[in-house]
Amino acid sequence: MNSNRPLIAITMGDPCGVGPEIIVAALTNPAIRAACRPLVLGDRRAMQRALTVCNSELELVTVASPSEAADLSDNVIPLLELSNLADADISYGRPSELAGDAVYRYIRHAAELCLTGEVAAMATAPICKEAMHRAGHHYPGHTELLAELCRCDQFVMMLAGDILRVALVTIHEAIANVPGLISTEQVLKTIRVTATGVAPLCGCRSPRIAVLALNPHCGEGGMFGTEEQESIIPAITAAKAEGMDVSGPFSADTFFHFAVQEPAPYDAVVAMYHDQGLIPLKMRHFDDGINITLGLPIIRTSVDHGTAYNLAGTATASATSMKASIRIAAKLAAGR
Ligand SMILES: NC(=O)C1=CN([C@@H]2O[C@H](COP(=O)(O)OP(=O)(O)OC[C@H]3O[C@@H](n4cnc5c(N)ncnc54)[C@H](O)[C@@H]3O)[C@@H](O)[C@H]2O)C=CC1
Ligand SMILES: NCC(=O)COP(=O)(O)O
Repeated sequence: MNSNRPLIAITMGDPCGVGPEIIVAALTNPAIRAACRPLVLGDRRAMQRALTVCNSELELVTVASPSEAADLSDNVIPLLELSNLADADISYGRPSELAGDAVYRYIRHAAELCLTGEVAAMATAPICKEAMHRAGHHYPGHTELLAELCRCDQFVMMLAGDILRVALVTIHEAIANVPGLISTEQVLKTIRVTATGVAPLCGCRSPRIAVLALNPHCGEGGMFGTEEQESIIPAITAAKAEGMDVSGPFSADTFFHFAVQEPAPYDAVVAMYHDQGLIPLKMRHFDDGINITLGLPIIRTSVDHGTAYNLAGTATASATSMKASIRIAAKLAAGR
């Protein structure tokens, strides 16, 4: 049975946040163990503390390579130790530069294992982007770092639950910069990558994609902005000409009321900026949603939330998103 379950690299995330404890909670779940063989990339001190915080009976076993994780029992957490952080670097709620550097190494190593095929997929626990930045790794998040490591420029961030799936044209951008980044090329790229990437998630060959407007009332004929006429409609027209099932642009204010009806009218929604898409997504799917990077040559899923410093060390953070991201990484890996 063991050999049939995909080996999934799970990056520990920021040791000062809830990452280690939601990993412990997820790996305590029999359904997660039945779906995959886990390999945690992280730090022994932080993971051991998480076991204590969670009052867990699981045992932490250090492995030297992914293959050593393959035959371990489901009562252990296999750990590839990539840092040796001191107590001062893992204080709950206080981001540290050394932790920021360690987190970068967990992600990079997991991506390398995916690229060489030593693991089938990676699922990531939340990081503190500020700490990674302070350590000299200047990436807005996992997404851009992984795209660079995979030498991929056709990537898209999508957050997904079973009803709503939202892909973003712009990701971590100051709101003032967003209009200038909405081009026909960017919108069309997002539609294309979303259509291809969402198919294995929704189980359909020709996903139904809805595209949102940027401006109120789709720009009201140009009165409230021209991005719809100049960029978004031309991108939709081009995507249709390529044979994709695309509709829009839709005014974002009313769209989600209809999009969350069941059965779901769309398989994915293309939103123009972070909060336009992620507020409704998290209203509906905060607990069970995941983040998935589409377009990469590797499988990468993640939790849909951040480090939750206010909950770190309390064992009260929900592990549902962590479980969902591991489960879906395993499902996608099995599908490949
Ligand atoms: N995938 C990742 O690595 C992500 C990292 N972040 C990072 O996390 C840090 C904090 O970001 P925030 O905007 O404060 O978002 P956050 O998601 O950490 O916290 C927002 C609110 O949600 C709650 N929350 C978060 N996760 C929860 C869980 N599992 N169970 C119950 N409640 C939970 C928190 O307690 C807080 O009240 C930032 O540095 C941000 O960049 C944010 C989102 C994703
Ligand atoms: N808001 C989503 C988020 O911050 C996740 O970013 P990433 O680290 O997955 O790139």
